[in-house]
Amino acid sequence: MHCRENEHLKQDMKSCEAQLQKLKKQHVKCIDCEHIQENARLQERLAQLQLEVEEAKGRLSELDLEVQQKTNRLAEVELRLKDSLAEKAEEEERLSRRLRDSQETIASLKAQPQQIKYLIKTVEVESSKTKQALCETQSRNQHLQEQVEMQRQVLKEMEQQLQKSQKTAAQLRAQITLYESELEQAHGQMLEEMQNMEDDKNRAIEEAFARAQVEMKAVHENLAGVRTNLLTLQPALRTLTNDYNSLKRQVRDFPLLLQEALQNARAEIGQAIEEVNSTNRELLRKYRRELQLRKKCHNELVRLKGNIRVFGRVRPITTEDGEGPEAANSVTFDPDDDAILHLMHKGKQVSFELDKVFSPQATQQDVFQEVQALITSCIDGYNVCIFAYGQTGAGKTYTMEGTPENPGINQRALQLLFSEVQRKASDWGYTITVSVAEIYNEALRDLLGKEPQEKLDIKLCPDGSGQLYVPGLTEFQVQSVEDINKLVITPVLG
Ligand SMILES: Nc1ncnc2c1ncn2[C@@H]1O[C@H](COP(=O)(O)OP(=O)(O)OP(=O)(O)O)[C@@H](O)[C@H]1O
Repeated sequence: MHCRENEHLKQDMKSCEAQLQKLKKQHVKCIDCEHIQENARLQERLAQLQLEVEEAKGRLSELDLEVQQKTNRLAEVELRLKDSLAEKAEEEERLSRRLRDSQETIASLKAQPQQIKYLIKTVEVESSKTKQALCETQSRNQHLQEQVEMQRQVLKEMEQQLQKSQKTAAQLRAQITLYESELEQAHGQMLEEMQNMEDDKNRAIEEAFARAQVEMKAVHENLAGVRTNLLTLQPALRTLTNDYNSLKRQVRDFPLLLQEALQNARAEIGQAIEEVNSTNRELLRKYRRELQLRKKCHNELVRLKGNIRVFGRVRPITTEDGEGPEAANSVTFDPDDDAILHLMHKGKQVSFELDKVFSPQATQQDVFQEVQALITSCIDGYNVCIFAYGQTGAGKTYTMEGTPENPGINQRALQLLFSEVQRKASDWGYTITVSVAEIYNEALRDLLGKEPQEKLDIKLCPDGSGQLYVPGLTEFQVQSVEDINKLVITPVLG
């Protein structure tokens, strides 16, 4: 019966699966995956239950086979038992018959005295034999009864096993019924799910249809808008087409226009280059004229100020000069002319005329200002010489070198020289070298040379320029004031 129900359920399930496939195909766009997952889960459960049912069926058929075998064996044993019992009954019957016969014989013989005694004896002898046979028969009977008892025991065990098997079979049947009810429930759930899915599908289709209608409406509206736009765009399109045609013409004519523009540009560039060249020529001409003018100005300056200029500087009185009237300054200045210096000598006033006289109040900068034009002349290519002379303690070193806080002519001249060279560096290249020589007691010595004690000569330049030069005088190329100070101050003054 269960097999038939299972078959029926299988057919139902197959039809459900077919219907499910169909629904899946129809419901491909269905977004709700929960039902599909539930369905898959139920199908999985169904397959599992079917597997369990198949297993239970297998086990049941095995048990049925076992019961059948045991029943057969039981029937065999019962048959054998019956045979034994029949045999035993027959034997008993036979022995009791003989016993009865013997007793009857004994009774009849007891009635016949003499002869009978012998007979009795015989009978007694026979009776003992019979008794022995009876005993044997009884012992055999006992043995058969034991066998029967054993067979009954076996039968009882087999019956117990049969009961156990029947119990297991009943349990399995109950399990099968349970599985079948679960199967039925799963089938019901599946049907319900399918119904839900069908409902969802219909609902989704309706919604999609409604949405499609709305979208269709919107598309229609857009289409109407696009049509209107198209109508308004047509004139613009015509204008664009015209523009495009004119552009096409322009593009076609572009190489010619480009060539023409290039020719014009080349001509303009050539003209500009020509103009720049002529401007350069003009500038060069002006520069040369400027140089000549500068040279003329310098010559004029030299002529006006004199090729050799002499300045006097009167230093202030220091504590080293002592105190009192002896320490007073013996020079006086002319209030109207800064080139006159008066000196009292043996009670008489002697006056000197110099290019300029600096009072004790004159600063280092005041003195340098008077000579700084010579640095520009030096850069322009003139030979320049600034030197100080005077008696010991007159202030030569102070004026020329000064102090680190208040530098003199040398340091200020070098600062100006390098700053001017730096300023002109983009247009001119200058090389500055340093040599230091000492003339003492008619002897010339190279103070930067390796042998400062070696005496050198002064010679005329062989180029006929009339310039003097010292062969072998050491020269150092320098880039800054610091370079010079490192070279000169340390070895010469230090
Ligand atoms: N214009 C000045 N203002 C202030 N102090 C000065 C001035 N001139 C010179 N002196 C000071 O006078 C002193 C002598 O000056 P300095 O050493 O320059 O003389 P000098 O002529 O070089 O002497 P020498 O020939 O012996 O070397 C120094 O102490 C110096 O500082």
